[in-house]
Parts: sequence; structure tokens; C-alpha cells
Amino acid sequence: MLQQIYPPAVHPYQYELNKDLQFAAAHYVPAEEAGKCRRMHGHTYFANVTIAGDELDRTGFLVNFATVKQLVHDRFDHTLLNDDAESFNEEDPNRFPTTEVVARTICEIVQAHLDRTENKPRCVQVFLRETPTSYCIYRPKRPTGA
Ligand SMILES: Nc1nc2c(c(=O)[nH]1)N=C([C@H](O)[C@H](O)COP(=O)(O)OP(=O)(O)OP(=O)(O)O)CN2
Ligand SMILES: [Zn+2]
Repeated sequence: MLQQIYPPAVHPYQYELNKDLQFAAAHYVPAEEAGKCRRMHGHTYFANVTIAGDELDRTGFLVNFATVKQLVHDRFDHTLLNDDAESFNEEDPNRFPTTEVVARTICEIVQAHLDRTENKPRCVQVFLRETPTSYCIYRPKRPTGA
């Protein structure tokens, strides 16, 4: 597993948890301007998911590290991202499986799970490395009132 110091997420919470995980997936970017990336190819994606909150659950966790891995790895590992119609769409650039959109999608999947927990922590950052030289960081805007 890649060991790396990630850019810090700025947030007001007392606890911050980070989970590193990786998954292998294929994709293509369905746009003329994407050049060689229009052709199907694969990556080993490295993700760092940052979750923060003030309240722990009855296990003393913000959220179980294993759950974060399951949510992302089980969903995307050894898939063709373009086939995942729940997350991606070839008609809408905001839903093409680019590094940016995959990072945002991971954040949304994790947050949807966290919203169903008793302590309701927040996914405050997803760092997603697509290649040794390319990565994206997604930080959701804070919900109103948080
Ligand atoms: N803003 C984005 N630009 C590109 C994306 C993307 O998701 N967001 N994706 C690609 C390709 O899918 C490709 O996988 C990554 O491209 P790139 O970093 O150019 O890959 P290289 O290995 O060719 O990079 P080097 O410059 O040789 O290190 C393209 N752009
Ligand atoms: Zn790619």
C-alpha cells in the first residue's frame, strides 16, 4: 500500500480518521478532447478517505475502517467504471468516470452510508491517485448549518 502524507483537510471536528485503500478498475473518458484516454485502459487507483466528527458510535469508532474499504473496494474493484450506471453516465460530463468524478462519487457513497449511522460523521476529503503522476482531491462543501 502506498504510504503518503496527504494534504490536510480543513474541518472543525475533534476526531479525524483516514483510510487508505486501492482498487483496480478500467475506464475510458467518452469525450473527443480526452485524446488517448478515450480508449479503454486500466489503473490501480489509490484512495485516501478522510472522515471527521465529534461523536463516536457505541464501538468507540467514528466509523469502522473496514466499512470504508468495503463501500469503495467492493463497489469498484475489477469493474469497468463506465458500466456503473448508478454512478456514471456518458451523456453528462459531470458524471464521466474521470479522476475528479470518481473522487466525488467515492465521497458521496461514503457520506450516504455515514448519514445512516447514529453518530453521523462527515466525509471531508477524498484523495484519489489514478497514476503515479496524477491525482485529484475532492472536498465537499460543508452542509448549511454544519
Ligand atoms: N483532469 C483530468 N485529466 C485527465 C484525466 C482525468 O481523469 N482528469 N484522465 C486522463 C487519463 O484517463 C489517464 O489515465 C491519466 O492521464 P495522464 O496523467 O496524462 O497519464 P500519463 O501516464 O500519460 O501521464 P505522464 O504525463 O506520462 O506522467 C487524462 N487526463
Ligand atoms: Zn485513465
